[in-house]
Amino acid sequence: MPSAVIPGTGAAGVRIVPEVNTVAHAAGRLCRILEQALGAPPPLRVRAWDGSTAGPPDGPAVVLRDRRALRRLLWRPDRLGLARAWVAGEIDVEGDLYEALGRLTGIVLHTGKEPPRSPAVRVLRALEAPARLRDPAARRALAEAVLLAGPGLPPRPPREEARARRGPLHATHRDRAAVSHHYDVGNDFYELVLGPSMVYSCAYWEGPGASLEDAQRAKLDLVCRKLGLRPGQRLLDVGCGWGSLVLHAAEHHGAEAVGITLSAEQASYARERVAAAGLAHRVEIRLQDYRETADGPYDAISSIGMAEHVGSARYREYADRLYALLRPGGRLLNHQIARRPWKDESAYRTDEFIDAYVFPDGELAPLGTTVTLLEEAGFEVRDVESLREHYGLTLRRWVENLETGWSRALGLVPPGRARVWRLYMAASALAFEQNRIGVNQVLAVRTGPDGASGMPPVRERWLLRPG
Ligand SMILES: C[S@@+](CC[C@H](N)C(=O)[O-])C[C@H]1O[C@@H](n2cnc3c(N)ncnc32)[C@H](O)[C@@H]1O
Repeated sequence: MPSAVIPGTGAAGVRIVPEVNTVAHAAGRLCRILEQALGAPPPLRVRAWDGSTAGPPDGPAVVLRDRRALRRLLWRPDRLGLARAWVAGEIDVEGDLYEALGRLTGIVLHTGKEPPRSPAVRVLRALEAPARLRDPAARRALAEAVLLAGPGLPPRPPREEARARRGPLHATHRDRAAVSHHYDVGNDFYELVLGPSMVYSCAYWEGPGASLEDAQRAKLDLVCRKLGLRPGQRLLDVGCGWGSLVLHAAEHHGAEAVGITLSAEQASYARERVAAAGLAHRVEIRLQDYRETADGPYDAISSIGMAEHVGSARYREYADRLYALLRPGGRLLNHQIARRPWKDESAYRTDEFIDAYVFPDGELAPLGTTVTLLEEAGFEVRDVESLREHYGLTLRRWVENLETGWSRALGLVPPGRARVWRLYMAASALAFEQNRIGVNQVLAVRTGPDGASGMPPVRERWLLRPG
């Protein structure tokens, strides 16, 4: 008699012995099995490789292209299992990806130990929940699913998954490897997604007709103005990406700028841009970790979309280092994605998909934690501006660029990588729009020994455009 073990969180998993007569008619049944296991129709259309369908007739559809997807999900009934099937191309979405993700929010966008919110989550959880398995219909359905999935282990994870990480979390060499995983994937691919501005952080949308390039230029300028940059001042841009901010600061505000990055591809691209702009005498790009930067004092420091890589264990060191690098009266602009605080912070877990495929070892902190740590380092926090809606708009443009250039993208990176970027950017757009994450510019000052901040007394004055 065939039998299968569904791996569970419990010590032994749950052994299911299916009835033999369900096996003979298994073809074309996956979606009915899914409905039985859910106890309800799925929240969006599902179509399986065996020709079966379930769920509402309209709207986007989740397509299970391959039996291997089922095997992955049965072995790994969580977001990582889903992510692997997605990256491998075994699961796809037809139609509007945002709408599909919205309907699947419970599965695709939630992590941690919150209670299940959607029927779709229930089926995944059911695989591990003995209570659900006491329902005979669900038991039968799951047993059939196990048979349909076929024997053997799930396929190996797609090669885009970050390999096992060596060394202590946020050790310098480990951070280099993590940064390389995300950023050293080809500058051509980033050009396709980000467009000519080559800025990989939230833009600033000042008007309805603005292009992505306009909005990124506006963001770079906003940062320079908040920092109060004047000709001849020294700016350090921590995590400079492809060099867009240091170039803007030198060109439009007369700054002497140093940009540091851990990505070799970014550094060489940024150096080429600097040389092409004729600014090599005023802009220096270094392949350097923030922990290795020791040539202060700087008049101003920007850190835009970089602190998400720092990690809570190292954040004090990061804040202390930036403080030490600034002159008294100098300003810091820390632009960083924030997650919402959890009532029980110990229950918080990083999203498995993001950790495995997108930003290995990346960590989001609540805004309050960031502000407190900056204050503890000695900074006076002067201003916090949320740009949450701006990030939703920015991400949608990046997704649009990728979708429009899809066939070109497939010539630049393997399909799995393009699929990772499409999913993570669309899911992140929704997360910002639905206020599950935010992004903030925190302006802070290292005050002088007498406590002077050097800041104009009213906000409008320090946002004035130069000239
Ligand atoms: C999301 S990108 C942002 C790039 C740029 N600021 C922008 O807005 O386009 C994050 C940057 O942080 C850099 N980074 C991450 N960890 C770093 C570290 N430990 N030291 C220096 N740079 C780091 C990466 O190399 C990358 O350039």
